[in-house]
Amino acid sequence: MNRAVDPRDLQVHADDGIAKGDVLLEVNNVSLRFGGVKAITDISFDILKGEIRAIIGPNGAGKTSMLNVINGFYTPQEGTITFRGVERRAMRTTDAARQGIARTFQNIALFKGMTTLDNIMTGRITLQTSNIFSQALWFGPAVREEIAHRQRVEEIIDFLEIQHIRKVPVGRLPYGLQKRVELGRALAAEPSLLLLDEPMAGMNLEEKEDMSRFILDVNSQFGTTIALIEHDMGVVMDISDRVVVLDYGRKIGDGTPDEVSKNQDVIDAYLGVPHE
Ligand SMILES: Nc1ncnc2c1ncn2[C@@H]1O[C@H](COP(=O)(O)OP(=O)(O)OP(=O)(O)O)[C@@H](O)[C@H]1O
Repeated sequence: MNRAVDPRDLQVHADDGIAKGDVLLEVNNVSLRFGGVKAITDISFDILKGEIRAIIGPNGAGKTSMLNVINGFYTPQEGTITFRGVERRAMRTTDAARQGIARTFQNIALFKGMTTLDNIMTGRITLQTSNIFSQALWFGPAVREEIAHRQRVEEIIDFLEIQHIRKVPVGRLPYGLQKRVELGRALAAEPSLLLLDEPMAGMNLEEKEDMSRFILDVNSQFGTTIALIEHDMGVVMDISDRVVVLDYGRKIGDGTPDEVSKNQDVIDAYLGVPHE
């Protein structure tokens, strides 16, 4: 594995003045409805700087909706999000990205006809400072910026061990590698908070082990705080520091993997015990 990359060089948002272990993001009494459907009801939890925080729960529990509130895609009817000490209710996803929140999706959302390299380059967009005119005219600063972006992307490619597919259109790659490219694109934005929506979905055991290792490496070497939705309980228990459990849009558990696995409400939810 190429470990010549200094992870500190890959982080612009990680050094955000918040100490490891302090609150990076707070979800405060958030409720979200779609017409008559209550996707999220009065949920509060926090994410600490430097931790891996899992969000789990049965199908339809509200996990993806929660990520969509955190990254500004949905505006909750009630409640707020506080990120790096700044409270907000409504925010555009592009602003969330600029502030250091990046995400991957449940269904891979890559440009299938573009190469691995170009897909990961698109993750740099929010960090670009030169405008379209100077880029088109190939002005010096724009050229230098382009070279710097390319260098960062190559470092991420080395880190994720995907040099051999850098020029391959992602549509031709096996599923597990596409997921890794999507992780690379999110990392290219150099986030302080990385949201992963089912990063292991559809993977075989070996691919899951690889992805788990990369998530742990991103967390420990880049200092990136991670919130992930995952259905594979083995993975959740292995890699997360704390777990928040949702069921029917409500929070039913919150704690270390050990604590939530002993929580009777959580056990009932997973066994499908009917609600009163
Ligand atoms: N855009 C939407 N319009 C209407 N209802 C929605 C929308 N998005 C989610 N819902 C509903 O909100 C509830 C929570 O959905 P959500 O996708 O957040 O759950 P989830 O825990 O991520 O589920 P899964 O594990 O199956 O992905 C479900 O009842 C779902 O049908």
